[in-house]
Formats: sequence, structure tokens, C-alpha cells
Amino acid sequence: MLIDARDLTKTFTTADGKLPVLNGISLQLQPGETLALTGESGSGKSTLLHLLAALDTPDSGTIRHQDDDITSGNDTSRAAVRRNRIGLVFQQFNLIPSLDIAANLAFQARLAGRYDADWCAVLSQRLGLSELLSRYPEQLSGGQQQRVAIGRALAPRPPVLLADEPTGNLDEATADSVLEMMLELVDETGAGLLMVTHSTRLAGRLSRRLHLSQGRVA
Ligand SMILES: Nc1ncnc2c1ncn2[C@@H]1O[C@H](COP(=O)(O)OP(=O)(O)OP(=O)(O)O)[C@@H](O)[C@H]1O
Repeated sequence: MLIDARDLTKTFTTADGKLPVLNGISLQLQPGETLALTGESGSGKSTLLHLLAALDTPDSGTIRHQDDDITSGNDTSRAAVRRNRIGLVFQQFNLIPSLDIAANLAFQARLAGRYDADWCAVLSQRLGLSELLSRYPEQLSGGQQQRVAIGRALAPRPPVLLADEPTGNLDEATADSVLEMMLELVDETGAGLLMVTHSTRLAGRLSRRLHLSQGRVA
């Protein structure tokens, strides 16, 4: 199993008091599986994704990535989990403005010590970026930038890709084509995908769907 999360809870403290967001969430992600995480705005989708990505910690519950408990470690071990096991794609493309597209694409793999020039060339070709490698992020359209972000996330060949509304900033046709490219590459690498989306149409393209409601899996 790639991810085995059990009984996760998370409560935020706000100016208005305590806000319970996750009230005992369990989920599993198997290799090769593509899981859509849906739910109303504010239902806790991003919060859950942040926990699974080791960007934040639950108040209680456990998260195992390939049998290793990532909830018991410190900041350093969580950073290692992110570097070595997880590819992350956000709605904001988060490319590095001062680096050209080739360097953006290679960035995560270099950080993880797993840069493979041949694989990066395959990724840029498959994502339609080959002609854009010497440009800078500001010179690309939104769809092109998100394709770079997907390539960057997949360049280290992570076992898990976590994506938070990856096509949320794109028009419908662009969103569809970017999602198809991402699904094909995920399928080829054998990674597992968990994708947060508002769209039932896009969720339908994935193999399984999990709906969050009132802090629980509905
Ligand atoms: N760091 C934080 N401090 C306080 N409250 C937070 C924090 N992060 C999230 N929240 C609150 O937790 C709830 C869930 O937020 P979250 O972003 O996980 O929802 P979501 O389902 O991803 O929503 P959306 O679909 O609108 O992006 C919201 O009410 C939000 O305001």
C-alpha cells in the first residue's frame, strides 16, 4: 500500500474558537490507483492533502507511506518524505521565476538526487514542452506552466503524486488535456494519484472517488 491513513483528526484554532475540520478520516491509496477527493468548499480537502503530503501534522491518527509512519517524525524526516516519496502539484503552478523551464523541470529531481536527463527529455516531450525549455515561466500560458509543474513533480519518479485542484486555474478544454497528460504519465510510472477537485466531471476520469462531508468520508 502506498498510503494508509487512519483516524485522522485536525482542528484549527481561529479567532472565533476551535474549528474541527477532520473528524476521523481513514483512506488508503494503492499503487497505480487514481483517487479523486471531492467535497464542498471548506470540507477539509486541502487540509487532508497537506497532512498526506507531510506539510502539516494531524492532531491524532496515523499516516503511513509505504509502511513508514510519517506522523511520528520531526520536520527533517517529514522533509525527507516529501523529497523522496511525494510529487506535489498545486492550483498555483509555483514555478521558480528566475529559472528557465528546463531547470524548473529538473529542480525536484535534482533536489532528491534522482535527476535523469533521459527521463526529463521524455517528460518534456510528452508534456509538449520541448520547444519551450529555454523560456521562463512568465513567458508561458497557464496550461503550459501547469504541464511544467506536473513534469517537475514526476521527474524524481515519486511513488505518489498529490495534486490540489491542479486544473483549477485552467479553462475547461485546457484542464481536460492537462489532466489526460497527467493520468497517462501517472499510469506509465505506476505511481498512485490523489487529486483534490471540485469537478465531478474530472473526478469521473479517476478510478475511485472519496467525498468529504462534515469532516468525514461520506
Ligand atoms: N491554517 C488554518 N487556520 C485556521 N483555519 C484553517 C486553516 N486552514 C484551513 N482552515 C479552515 O479549515 C476549513 C477547511 O479548509 P480546507 O482548505 O481544507 O477546505 P477545502 O475543502 O480544501 O476548501 P476549498 O474547496 O474551498 O479549497 C475551512 O473552514 C478553512 O477556513
